[in-house]
Amino acid sequence: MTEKALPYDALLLCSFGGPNAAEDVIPFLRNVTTGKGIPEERLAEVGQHYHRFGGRSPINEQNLALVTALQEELARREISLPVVWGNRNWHPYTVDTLRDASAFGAGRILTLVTSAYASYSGSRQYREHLAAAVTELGDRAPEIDILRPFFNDPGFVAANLAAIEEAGATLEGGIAGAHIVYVTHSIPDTMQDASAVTGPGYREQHEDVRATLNAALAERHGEQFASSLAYCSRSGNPATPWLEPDVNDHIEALAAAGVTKIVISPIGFISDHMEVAFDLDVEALETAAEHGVAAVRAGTVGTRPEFVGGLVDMIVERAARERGEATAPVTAGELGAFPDVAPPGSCRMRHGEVTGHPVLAGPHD
Ligand SMILES: CC1=C(CCC(=O)O)c2cc3nc(cc4[nH]c(cc5[nH]c(cc1n2)c(C)c5CCC(=O)O)c(CCC(=O)O)c4C)C(CCC(=O)O)=C3C
Ligand SMILES: [Fe+2]
Repeated sequence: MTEKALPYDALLLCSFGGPNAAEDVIPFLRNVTTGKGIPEERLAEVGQHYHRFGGRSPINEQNLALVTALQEELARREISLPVVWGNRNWHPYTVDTLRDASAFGAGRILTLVTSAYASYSGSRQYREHLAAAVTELGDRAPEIDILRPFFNDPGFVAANLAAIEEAGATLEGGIAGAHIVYVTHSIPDTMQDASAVTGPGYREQHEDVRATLNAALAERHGEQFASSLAYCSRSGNPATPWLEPDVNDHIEALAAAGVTKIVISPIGFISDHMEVAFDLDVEALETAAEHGVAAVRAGTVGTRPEFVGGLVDMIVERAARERGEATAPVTAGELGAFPDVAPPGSCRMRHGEVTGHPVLAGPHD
């Protein structure tokens, strides 16, 4: 075993969490939405999405599969670093996982949040959550660092490319002539604006990935692919502006413009959780079928070896930097590596208000 992960004693995979059974659905949704002004009707509707799958989100087993894949890749490279898992909104909660890790002697932990892109929801909210866990644990709290956003990690991009090609190959005539619809989670315009204050914003991060993937597809298939970025899963007050176009409206518009085949690439999500399993596989594919568009949904990066290998590269690189060694982060696209520590003032707004909660890895800004 090598010391390549020092100074870290463990890796925490920190995710959203999801219900495991029908009776978990309402308490889970309460955890997610407390204080967020989401209308009752929207909650009832989202509850139905979960009940359609027996009240069980696939997200927990997908995170466990990622934990296993990371453990296997670390072991293959003979890197000694235990991997543990904790969530923001459902068991196992981060605070409980950190308490255990601390009891087993972990003094310094590197955290991988399961969101590839930086915004309030994907970055600052996790940092607030980790700060609250540290406060709760008091002097038993380990020291916690967070891995930078990985949207432009070459492994993440390569895994998405492979998934698009696999899906495209199943269309009649293959991927040739397909329009690639890249999809991510919609966020309020105010959250988008706040994500762009200290660096490239949420939308711009996705546009960078789209450009990289489209260039790679053109090079590999000798053809320029038409493409676009669309959004799913909007919630909140319908009067509040969120990023558009909605993927369903967009597919309808593409059909009206004469597009007959599409590949839907969910670059905003790392596994086939509820947003993918319902909002894309049920709703968006239904919309495409209604409008006579041949559509296929590309896989998420999941536990693809390119993705998992890229994450382990990032972990090793961060550990080396913390040991004071010189490193040269490798990224795809034009935006470069995001800083290890989120800049003060980044991603402050949720829905037009500054939350003012303490955050980890930065001043209370
Ligand atoms: C950017 C983003 C990601 C991607 C980054 C990341 O992966 O973190 C993401 C992921 C996820 N979102 C998830 C679930 C939910 N998100 C909700 C609500 C919201 N999401 C938002 C944004 C995001 N969400 C926002 C701005 C809201 C409005 C309320 C608020 O300001 O926070 C609601 C409430 C009901 C509703 O309104 O839909 C639910 C149930 C699950 C679990 C799925 C499963 O169980 O399989 C996952 C992975
Ligand atoms: Fe969400």
